[in-house]
Formats: sequence, structure tokens, C-alpha cells
Amino acid sequence: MDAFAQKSQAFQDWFKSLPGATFHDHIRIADLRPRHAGRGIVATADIEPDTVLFTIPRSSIICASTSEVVRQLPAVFAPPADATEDGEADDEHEDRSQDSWTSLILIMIYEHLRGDASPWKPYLEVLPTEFETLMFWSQDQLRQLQASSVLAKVGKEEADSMIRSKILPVVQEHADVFYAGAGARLSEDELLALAHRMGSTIMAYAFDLDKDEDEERGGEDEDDEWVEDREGKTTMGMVPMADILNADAEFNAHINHGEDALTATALRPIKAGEEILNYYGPLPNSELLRRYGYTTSRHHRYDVAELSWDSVFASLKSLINLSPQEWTQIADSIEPEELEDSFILDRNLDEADSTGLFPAGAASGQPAVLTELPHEMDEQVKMLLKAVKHVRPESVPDKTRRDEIYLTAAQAALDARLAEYETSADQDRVLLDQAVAAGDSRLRDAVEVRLGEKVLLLEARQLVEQKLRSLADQNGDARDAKRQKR
Ligand SMILES: C[S@@+](CC[C@H](N)C(=O)[O-])C[C@H]1O[C@@H](n2cnc3c(N)ncnc32)[C@H](O)[C@@H]1O
Repeated sequence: MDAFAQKSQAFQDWFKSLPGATFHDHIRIADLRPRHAGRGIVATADIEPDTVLFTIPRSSIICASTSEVVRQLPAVFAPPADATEDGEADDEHEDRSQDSWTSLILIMIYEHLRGDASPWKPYLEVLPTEFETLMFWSQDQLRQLQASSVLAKVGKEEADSMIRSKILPVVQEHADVFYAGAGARLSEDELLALAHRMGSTIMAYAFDLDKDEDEERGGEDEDDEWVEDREGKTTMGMVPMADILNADAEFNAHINHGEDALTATALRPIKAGEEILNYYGPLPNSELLRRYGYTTSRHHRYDVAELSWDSVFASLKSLINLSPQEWTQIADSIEPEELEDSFILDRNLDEADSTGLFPAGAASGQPAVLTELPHEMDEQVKMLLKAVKHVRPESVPDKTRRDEIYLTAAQAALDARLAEYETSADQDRVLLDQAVAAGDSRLRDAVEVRLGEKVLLLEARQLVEQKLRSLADQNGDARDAKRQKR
């Protein structure tokens, strides 16, 4: 048995020995490294729907209510005394309070530094020390994402400054507590690296515990920035065994949050040899890569692409012949706060049904095509063209001309956006095969993300062309009708 398998075995034995824990005979922890998926759980025999796969007693979760460090340092983990009602510190005092995110980083650092004395030692041993998430990519690797908007969300500097202001001072001020074990004290750089490791582990592994079902990590509404201030409103925890499950956009298991325990149950029949999969939410591959360090073909369904107002506006300006003074007059008539900076293109598709499968008709892995332009973009362009009409009525004489201007501008903005990526979608398909053949998983993931965005932009381009064609047809019909009347 290699070291990896030994750690899996020790973890499984430890888990089964926890009072209240269960682990079904028809599943096992598997080594999925050959397909870059670390550990996962696989069925060893057929499993019926609703089968409880495993049970995790809440007492085994690493969180504020179970870790010794919170009892030892109550003041550090307490909500700030000068907090306002909504949990914000007032302006005059530096906010030294911990949110659920930084609390869990501190708790994880404490348990890690305890070494053998931590009751979670066999669990900590199977948590990652290296990551594929974007924060750990080199500049050259990040460049492979080309014009993807995800590059603006990596957040390495923000994470650094959060760690320096909220994590390092606490560990240094309470070194007697954090270094109570025999371990040597860490240098500032080592501590920074450890805090990053724990932060990244939490981002990809932790669960939100006191929220409704379906709102665990990766839930739809969460803006899961690395340094997001959660204001202590939610409790996050590291849930042994639940986080050994890998995930996909189609899945076959669900974690139910019970009062005393969490249970993983089968959502449909699972065949022997199949992997048990959880769900992180309708995330585009760019977000899956940023938060979790991987991409899947099924998540292309939820891909997104951004179109900036600047580019749409520039295209509109080039189509409408007005003087600079008239444009200033128009700009003055619109409140800048009313304007969105950018628009998100997405397919707005349903998520998997209660059995974890995409709704009937949606072929697995084949994203359906984008059918609508962003509503906010429609509204904003219409608002602008109304202002244009006000200043120079003949430039937008009727609704047909207005739509024509809008769609032509959208087409140009989409072309400009596509041109920001250095390669075409067709070139990427070739490069993707090459990256897979070369076993370069970061390049493969980068190409998956940028190709997914290009496919979506091309779908939007096609939709606009279709709309322009039908507008032209309507125009032709209207002209014919007029001629016949005469
Ligand atoms: C909650 S953990 C799951 C267990 C993990 N595989 C392990 O070995 O510890 C989440 C991490 O698992 C990996 N993962 C999850 N689902 C995956 C998938 N479908 N394909 C590849 N990797 C996946 C990613 O590295 C992700 O950050």
C-alpha cells in the first residue's frame, strides 16, 4: 500500500470509529489521481436510491463550536463589542473581529500546528497541501486564460492583505496557544504560506453549516470571493468524508444537514464502479477553476462571458452621427449610477433535477444554445437611444431603426470582445487536444475556460445575426405591403 492509500485507509478507519458515524459497505475511498481528481468515493456494488451512504456526526466537524482554540481564545472569536446592528464595526475602530472565513482559517492553523494532539489528525492528513486553483498559477499559466474576466477575480493580493491584517497578528500575539505543541515556530513567510493553504482548502472543501439545504459551498447566490467578509453570520466548517466527494453539474448524491448529523444519500440508482458525486452549484467553468481548481464538460452549460458597456457604447457612437456637443448633452441627461459597467451573457438554463440529472432533452455535456441577450443590456441601450432621439429625432426615427442600431452595435461589440482573445475557438479545439495529449492539466483547464467563453460569444453573435435577418425580413414585408396597397 503506498503512502496515499495508507492515508486514505487511516482516515476511513478513523471516520468509522467516530460515535454516530456510518459508512456504507457498498462504497470505498478511491485513488483518482490518474484522472487528476485526487481522492473520491466510488460504489463497489449497485446502490438503491435514497440509500444513506454515510453519516457525519456534527461533533466531528471542524468549526467554531468544536475546536479547542475558540474555548482558549474567546475574545479573538467573539463578535466585536462596537459592532453596529448589522455586524459592521464602526468607522473609528479598526475591525479586528474575525468573520466565519478568517475564524475557520485560524481554527485550521491551530489544529494543524497541534500535530498528533489534534483529534482530527487522520482527517488533516488527507487534506491537500497543493492546489490547482488560480491563486497558485504562474503569470505564464494565467496568460493562457487570455481575455477571460476570471483573471480579475483571482484575488491573491486581497488574500495576502487579509491574512496579514487578521491572521498573522492573532497567531503571533497568542503564540503560547498556537504553538502549545512541540512544533517549531514558523517564520512569517511560512505562516503566510500556511494561511494561504488553509484558506484555499476552505474555499474548495468547507461547507456552510447553519444555512438552509442547498446553500453549502458553491451555492448559487454566493459571491464566493476569497476574502469576502462574511460578518460572522454563517458558520463554516470542515466536514470529514463529505468533502472526499468530488462533484459535477450532474451528480448522484446529496448532503442533508440534520440536527445532530449530516448524511450523504443516493439520489438515484448508482451502479457498481460509478463515482459518487456531489454538486457545487451552477458554476461556469471559470469559477469552478478559480474556486476548486478543475473544469468539467458538463459545467460548460453554465459558462458566462462579459461584455463591457464601454465597447457597446463605442459601437453605438460609431453608428450614430452626432456632434461631440450632442454626445455631451446625452451623457449629461443620464445619471452615471444608472449605467451598468458590463453585462453577463449566459444561457440561463435549468439546473439538474431532483435525481441529479439535467432536465430531459438537455443532452449531457452539450450545452444548449444562448437564446437571449442580457436584459440589462437591452434596457440600457434603449435608454441611451431614447436620449439620442430626444437630441436628434431623425437619427432614431422608429422602433425598427432603433433595434437595427442596437443589434449592429451588439454585433460589433461581440466581434471586438472575441478579438480580445488571442486564438479563435477553432484553434482552441486543436490546442485543447494537444494539451490533453501532453498531460498539461493547467493548460487544458485554461483552454476549456477561454473556449467555453468564446463558444458563448459566438452563440450570441449568431443570435444577433438571426435577429438582424428577421428585422430585415420584416422590413421587406412591410415595404411589399405598402407597395401592394398603392
Ligand atoms: C471537496 S474536495 C473533493 C475531494 C478531493 N478530490 C480530494 O482528493 O481531497 C474538492 C476538490 O476535489 C477536486 N475535484 C472535485 N470534483 C472534481 C472533478 N469532477 N474532477 C476533478 N477534480 C475534482 C478538486 O481539486 C476540488 O478542489
